[in-house]
Amino acid sequence: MGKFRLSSFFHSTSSSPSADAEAKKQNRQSFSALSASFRHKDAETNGAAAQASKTETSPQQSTSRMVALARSITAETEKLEAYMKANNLPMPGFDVDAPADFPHLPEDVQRSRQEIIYATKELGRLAHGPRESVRWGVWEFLDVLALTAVNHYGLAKLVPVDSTITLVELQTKTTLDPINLARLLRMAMCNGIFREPSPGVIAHTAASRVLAEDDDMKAWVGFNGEDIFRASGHVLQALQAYPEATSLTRAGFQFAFDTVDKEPMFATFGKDPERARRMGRAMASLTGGEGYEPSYFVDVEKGGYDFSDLDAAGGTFVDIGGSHGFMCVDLANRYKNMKFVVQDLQKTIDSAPKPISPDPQVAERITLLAHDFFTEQVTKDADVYFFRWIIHNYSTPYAIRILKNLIPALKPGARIIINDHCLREPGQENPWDERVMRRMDVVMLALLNAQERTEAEFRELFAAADERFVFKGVRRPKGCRMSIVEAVWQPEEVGKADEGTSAPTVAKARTPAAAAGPEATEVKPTMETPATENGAAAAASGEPKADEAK
Ligand SMILES: C[S@@+](CC[C@H](N)C(=O)[O-])C[C@H]1O[C@@H](n2cnc3c(N)ncnc32)[C@H](O)[C@@H]1O
Repeated sequence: MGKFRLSSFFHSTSSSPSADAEAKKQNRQSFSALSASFRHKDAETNGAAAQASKTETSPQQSTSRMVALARSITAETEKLEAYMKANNLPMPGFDVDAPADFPHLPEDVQRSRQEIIYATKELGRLAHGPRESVRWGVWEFLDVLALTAVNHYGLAKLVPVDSTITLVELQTKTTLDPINLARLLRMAMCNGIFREPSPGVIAHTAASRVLAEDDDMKAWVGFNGEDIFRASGHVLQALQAYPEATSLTRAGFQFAFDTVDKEPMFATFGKDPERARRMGRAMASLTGGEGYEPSYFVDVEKGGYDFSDLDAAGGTFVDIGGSHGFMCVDLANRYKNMKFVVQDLQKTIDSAPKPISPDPQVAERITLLAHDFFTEQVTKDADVYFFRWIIHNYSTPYAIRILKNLIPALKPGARIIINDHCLREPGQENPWDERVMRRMDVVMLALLNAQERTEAEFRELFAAADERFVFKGVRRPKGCRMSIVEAVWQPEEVGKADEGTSAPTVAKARTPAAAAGPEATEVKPTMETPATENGAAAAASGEPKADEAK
């Protein structure tokens, strides 16, 4: 996909006043044109969507943009509905017995669905107008508050699924007083959560029913509404106090929960099993969902990583922070000769299922090993060192430390594979995925002072850890939000240009220390990153007690 050049979009080369005025007009078009730029690329087979995106969008013609969007919405909705009818599928709805999920849709129908979602959003913004969009956009936290309260008080389980309950009766089952119960419920109803078929009578919708029946979703709402929401509310305070935003003990989370300079989030959760469990379930709900399935890495047919060469050679794959080893089990089911080591903190290793697989041929090739990735790597001479959902949990100084800890174990040619989000330039992602990934990036800031990374930032990360890591690039299986980032340990290659690229790209340095190079990014045992018993700068890891954190 070609790079979108912001500079040509936003900067005028003319100095004449009329040209400047024209340039300003052009700049005002940028946002709709940005989203259109995605649709041009990815919606080529999507006739109506492409039609909408081709529509000229000068401010004077905003009516035609609105109409184009409306037409696109109609056309894509008709496509979606035709598919549902042709396959005897129930129509989408929020009635209590409507299905909570869409079935797996073919690619073109799924694209229609996405187009409806972001075209309706854009049309809504146009209809609100800029000022009112800003005014009411900032009130969206109140939607989160209402949903969080509904979830916290377990209201969904108190309302019968197949009948109704009066507010008066519902109130007797909660500690909320009548006024607060009614106002929070009615706020949630504005978003399709519960309904009030007649005054004072409450009934489920399909959305509130999800909260009654899906405990992982309950955990997702709880973790987001009670941990991330609170942490986010303190991000500005954290940034004002510590603008470099790299420490695990100085994020919004610590300001929210009064643990600044005391402990990382993982340690806080480690002391509170209920909260840790909630986070674990919330993450299971997210990462088991659409676009995150492990099969995107394992199945070569879906664009996953092909380990046939390693399998033929009986190579070794180390999953660092591999939790209970589910990735290794899936890989071992596919590759019958490779060996696997799952490394995690002691507590996680102890709680892994035993045997790890019912198939002895699989189980005997997987070793579970307690290892803290903030200490020197103990599994020497493996072929692959794999990090999934690990590096994005850490700001650059810590991530560099994790990579450096591999070095004593590495043989020439060893591959380091990171499986994380990889951010693209703004406007290159479909708007749905862009929103999810940008939000995740900010969640990482709020909880851990960590970040999602761009390709250039991954490249810089490896370069800062050691110049003998040769960056191989980033690949993303179609339909998956996670990318496969790879570097190879090539001590003999020092001084040569890295493979597949003309010159190292200079990334926007989010951390001055990272840009300054490995020495500057050394994690020293300090109050922020206290030393552990064995002398490693390991407490930066989020502490061994944090092992359930995802
Ligand atoms: C976000 S989860 C990722 C788990 C798994 N890789 C996956 O893809 O779902 C982070 C994992 O890192 C582990 N972890 C946290 N700190 C660690 C450390 N210092 N050393 C080793 N593992 C650690 C946690 O126990 C957890 O299993």
